Amino acid sequence: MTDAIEFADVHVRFGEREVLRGITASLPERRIGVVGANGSGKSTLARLINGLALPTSGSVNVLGLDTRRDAAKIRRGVGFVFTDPDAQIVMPTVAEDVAFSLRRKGLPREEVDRRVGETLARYGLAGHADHPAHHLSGGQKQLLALCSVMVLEPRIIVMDEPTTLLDLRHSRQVGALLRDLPQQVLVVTHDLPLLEDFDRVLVIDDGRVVADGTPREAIGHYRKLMA
Ligand SMILES: Nc1ncnc2c1ncn2[C@@H]1O[C@H](COP(=O)(O)OP(=O)(O)OP(=O)(O)O)[C@@H](O)[C@H]1O
Repeated sequence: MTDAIEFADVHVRFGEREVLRGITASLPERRIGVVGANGSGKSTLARLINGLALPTSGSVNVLGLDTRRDAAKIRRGVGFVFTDPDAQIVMPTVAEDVAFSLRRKGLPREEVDRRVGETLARYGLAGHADHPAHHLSGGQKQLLALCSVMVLEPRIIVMDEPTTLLDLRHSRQVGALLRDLPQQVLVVTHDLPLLEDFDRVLVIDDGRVVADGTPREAIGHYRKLMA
């Protein structure tokens, strides 16, 4: 089994509109960033990785499996952090929300409590464990969404704009956490400093990869594109 994410001539159409137009890329690096203009197809690209979106033609392989055939299996290995944290909150309190998916796995209560406690502490939410999740600030909800995915220790983590609601301190904190994570992470973002020390950055424009390289090269290209 390989941890590489493989796109092979992927096209995605929504009705008449072709949103991705022939994406081919093999992505074995540990930290991969995706940047591009609004509406260029970045979220669609991210959603392809765990089968939330399927290619109209071409194929996407993740963890050695085809997303068209094995989306359920792939989703167990790929954590997805959505842009809108409210969409991810499923339980009344912060700790219960983070515990939810661990409980569903049938883990013993002590292990659930330990892993939830550690994760909340790592993301600065330990003091909010018993607070109503919907009463958190926008940024705290974003951190909660991260906790709920991270606690499952997925093999691959896909994040769609994980720092949009975060203040400078918290977005730096997320950057530092990404640096230390052992898993492969793909992040779609408009937060260019977050990608500074990533291994590889792709620039998407109008459904195509128009630059692909080091953060310096790719972000330089993106800045010119946006000038
Ligand atoms: N399920 C869908 N049905 C129809 N159109 C869609 C669907 N999902 C995305 N689109 C369209 O595809 C295009 C690309 O959307 P996508 O969300 O992938 O862009 P993006 O690069 O992530 O944009 P942003 O930076 O604004 O989040 C947009 O025009 C969007 O309206």
